[in-house]
Amino acid sequence: MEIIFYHPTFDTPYWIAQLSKQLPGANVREWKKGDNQHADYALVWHPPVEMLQGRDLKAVFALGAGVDSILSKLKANPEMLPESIPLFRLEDTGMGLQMQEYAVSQVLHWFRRFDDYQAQQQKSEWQPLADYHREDFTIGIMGAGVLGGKVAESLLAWGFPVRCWSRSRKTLPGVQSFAGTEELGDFLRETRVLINLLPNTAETVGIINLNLLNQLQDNSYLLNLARGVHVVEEELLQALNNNKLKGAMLDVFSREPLPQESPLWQHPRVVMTPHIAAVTRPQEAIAYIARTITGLERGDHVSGQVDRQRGY
Ligand SMILES: NC(=O)C1=CN([C@@H]2O[C@H](COP(=O)(O)OP(=O)(O)OC[C@H]3O[C@@H](n4cnc5c(N)ncnc54)[C@H](OP(=O)(O)O)[C@@H]3O)[C@@H](O)[C@H]2O)C=CC1
Ligand SMILES: O=C(O)C(=O)CO
Repeated sequence: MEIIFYHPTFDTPYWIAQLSKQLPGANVREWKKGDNQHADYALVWHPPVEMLQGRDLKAVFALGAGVDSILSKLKANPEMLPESIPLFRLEDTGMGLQMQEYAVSQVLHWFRRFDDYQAQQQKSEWQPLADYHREDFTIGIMGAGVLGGKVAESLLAWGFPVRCWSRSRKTLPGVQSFAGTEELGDFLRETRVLINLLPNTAETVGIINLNLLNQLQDNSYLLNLARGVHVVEEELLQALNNNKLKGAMLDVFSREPLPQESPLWQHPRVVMTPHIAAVTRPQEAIAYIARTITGLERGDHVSGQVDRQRGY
């Protein structure tokens, strides 16, 4: 079995060594420009079109959870990957725990009013504030898939009321499920902390706009862990400045790195990280890919295949 690997920043020799170990009999090689030799599987992140185009592959694996970048490249170059070749993505592989850490730490930060105490400290002000109550701190998670489900579980464990919104109805124990555009308004109405874990698709671009933010509870918070294009950044600033939103924590931006001139950098109630909410953990990802390839070779049903029509 021949496997080609391409990632612009990963430690390629490590990946090749580990994949070879877990898939004995496979010949794993780094794809380099000009390599047109046969391959059965391709493991990729931001692949050059020529890496995939015209190949008789059994499957392609995206080396991350989101497949928006590869799908948008495919839109411009449909011949890069015919529909008959399945595209897989990473399901959790250690990202769920990272998302849980991120979400729990920030929700607790807001819930215990550490943002207010930080602002007071700037003014050398010693002033205990009234407690917030969990019943006024409903967490609403947009996107109840692999990562949204994990985040829901972790916040439930801290006693917060948790609800989720997705295309299809969910049955996550203890989580109130809302489904489809017709239930979005009801989902938002009680939400105090909105956490975004949607995929980037034609339907979700720009979904977090002023109209949506205005439907949240007053003094709400936004945690964007998914993609920058979900948020209309000027409208987010409006919602912060008119105090509909009390704070926002953003891991992702419509342009990355965030341009120096963006007002988000300096906003006193915005905190940010540089797209690190959950990164691909090589050990878990390699084990997952090896397991999936072994399953495919045996003809088993395996999970993780992207529905290209849905866009995730
Ligand atoms: N910041 C970071 O570091 C990282 C960000 N991400 C982002 O997180 C995203 C989510 O990952 P993951 O949980 O694995 O993805 P999944 O595909 O498992 O989950 C996606 C969820 O979104 C829901 N959804 C999709 N479209 C709509 C829509 N139009 N309306 C309502 N709900 C919708 C799906 O609904 P249904 O279940 O009904 O299909 C599903 O519940 C990734 O696409 C990626 O962009 C991922 C990793 C790291
Ligand atoms: O896996 C993804 O989709 C990511 O955004 C990794 O940071």
